[in-house]
Amino acid sequence: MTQQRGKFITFEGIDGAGKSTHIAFVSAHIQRAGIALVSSREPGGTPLGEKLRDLVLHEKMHLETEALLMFASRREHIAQVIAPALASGSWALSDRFTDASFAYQGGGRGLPLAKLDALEQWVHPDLQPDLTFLFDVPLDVARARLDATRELDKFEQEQADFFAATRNEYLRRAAQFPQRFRIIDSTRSIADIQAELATILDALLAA
Ligand SMILES: Nc1ncnc2c1ncn2[C@@H]1O[C@H](COP(=O)(O)OP(=O)(O)O)[C@@H](O)[C@H]1O
Ligand SMILES: Cc1cn([C@H]2C[C@H](O)[C@@H](COP(=O)(O)OP(=O)(O)O)O2)c(=O)[nH]c1=O
Repeated sequence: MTQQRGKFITFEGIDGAGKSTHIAFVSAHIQRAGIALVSSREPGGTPLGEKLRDLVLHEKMHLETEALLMFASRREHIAQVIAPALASGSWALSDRFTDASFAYQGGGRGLPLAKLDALEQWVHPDLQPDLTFLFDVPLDVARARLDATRELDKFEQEQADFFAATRNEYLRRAAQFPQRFRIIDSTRSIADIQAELATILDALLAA
């Protein structure tokens, strides 16, 4: 019998939308169903990717360099982690993927989307997430949550208009690919959000 391919789930949203809060819940929910999974992040997810992450989150660089490093990290992540996991029947969870490059480098920074389309076609022509959770909140809510928690990286220090454009590009991608995106209204309580996540995951587990 051939091994059934695992499912690929990605987590997206502007900084402070609550993405990190819910990844552990999703991971535990899937594992309770007896399914093996790997969980990793972008930029990062491999030893080389983590080095690229450190550079890209803290150094000033040309916008196209930034986009290329995001996709370089992604290429390695797919090769080392995501593709082998899916091929072995494990599920793969990624804290951000290519939608983040469209949202941040495209929407936020203004890199022409055609360049991102070209990179996406180059780096993963045959791979798309089966499910993408987009944690969505108004900017002021995200900002208030971030300020309460941690030291801000290069992206988190951006101004409101950057995040407005980032959020708009996420919502445009969600409208473009409605079959894989689920927009999660993250202004609600964590418990309410997790009830919705469980319903969505149960449908995928049953599929
Ligand atoms: N639905 C929610 N209601 C209230 N606070 C939340 C909610 N979701 C997340 N938080 C809090 O907001 C902060 C940022 O959340 P986090 O998950 O780290 O965001 P992200 O990973 O999207 O940047 C954390 O302190 C977290 O506990
Ligand atoms: C994957 C990816 C992330 N990013 C940005 C978004 C985030 O601000 C930052 C790191 O993401 P993230 O891991 O969500 O940050 P944190 O752990 O602090 O919550 O990288 C891009 O700009 N483009 C990309 O392609």
